[in-house]
Amino acid sequence: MSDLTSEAAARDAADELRAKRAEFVLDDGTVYLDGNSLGALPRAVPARLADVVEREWGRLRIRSWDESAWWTAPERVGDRIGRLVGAAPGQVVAGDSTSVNVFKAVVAAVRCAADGRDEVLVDAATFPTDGYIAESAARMTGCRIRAVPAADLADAAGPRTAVVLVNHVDYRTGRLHDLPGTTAAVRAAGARVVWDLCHSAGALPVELDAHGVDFAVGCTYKYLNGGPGAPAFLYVRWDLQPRFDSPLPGWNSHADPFGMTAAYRPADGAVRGRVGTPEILSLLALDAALDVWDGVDLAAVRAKSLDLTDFFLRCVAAYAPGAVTPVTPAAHGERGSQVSLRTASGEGRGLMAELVRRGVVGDVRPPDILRFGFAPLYVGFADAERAARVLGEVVGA
Ligand SMILES: Cc1ncc(COP(=O)(O)O)c(C=O)c1O
Ligand SMILES: Nc1c(O)cccc1C(=O)C[C@H](N)C(=O)O
Repeated sequence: MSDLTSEAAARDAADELRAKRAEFVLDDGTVYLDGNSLGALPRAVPARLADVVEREWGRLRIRSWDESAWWTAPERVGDRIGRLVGAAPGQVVAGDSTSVNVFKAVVAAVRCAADGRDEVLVDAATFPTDGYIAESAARMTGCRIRAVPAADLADAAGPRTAVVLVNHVDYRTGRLHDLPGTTAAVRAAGARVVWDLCHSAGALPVELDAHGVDFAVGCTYKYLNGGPGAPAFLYVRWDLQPRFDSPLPGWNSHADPFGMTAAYRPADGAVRGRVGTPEILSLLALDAALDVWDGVDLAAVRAKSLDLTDFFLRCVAAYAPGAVTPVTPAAHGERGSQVSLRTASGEGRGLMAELVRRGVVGDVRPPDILRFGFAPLYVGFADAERAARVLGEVVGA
């Protein structure tokens, strides 16, 4: 056994989250490092989903909106997500996609900005959908849009800025941006901030309330394991809710949806972020998936994530020297829960295809970034060691 193999075994044996892995459906022949794109399936989901389909839908039918509490599921599931992102109950609603929630949040933020604020700032390296939606939202609200590197957004926010849209963790590099500092600076400049938590929710403690974040959005199919196309979420800080003027005021956000009145009157609270009928099957699959988080301390998740990614980086340096360069920061304060490696050859797809063929599943962001996501609830140190060893074999180091 190599030193790294025995170190991995010792670390796995000492891992306090070790038992969580058994709560997921995983094929032990495969190292799954793509949970930053699609989280693994929690074991409890299929039976719960079968019950929702067969009993709640099949037998109770329309009665389930009340008797199975379908109608209030977006807020109930939202509160469960809230615990994982540091939001007190009543501020998070689950539903729609991240793209749609970006739209709601950015337009609503512009609508509650003071007169004369007509600038939308967007993280220059943003995941594309946020940039596309922000550009459209800016056009619709008469704002101009400016792309600024995430690290410079705090300084860039000024008297004309209405809203800043920024990713908490960069999807390509795995860089963690400064949420407390950027939020404080944007708010001090009199603007609002919208954080995209797609790559941080369930990966590290976020603490939205503690840092005074205005709005946040995120998906639930990555580290929250909600399943493909699982509903996203929207956080609107409690004191902004009375001013949250949704650009998509569907009937589910009405104060009296079954009054069916012609005039729109927004509901109070997080419900105001809803639009149309909730996607009950995927919402309740997500609800069941969130059970794996019961009793889990996000600080322990973060500690393991950093240990895992540190260890993986050491293994990569040992097994594949010179073949790849980490683009994920070494500093813990600047790292999410993924490791991105730039290939020396400039080629990514072929390399990743070979890794996948050999049982190591990551993904590629073209042309030359190999991404490896470390979901601390089910990835272990032996996985990290094996992934790096196979990478070394593939690059012929
Ligand atoms: C940072 C970020 N924002 C948004 C999205 C996608 O949004 P949607 O759920 O609308 O597809 C992703 C991933 O797909 C993402 O990584
Ligand atoms: N949402 C995805 C999908 O529907 C298909 C494939 C991948 C995704 C992703 O989530 C990609 C991911 N946001 C990324 O960081 O690149």
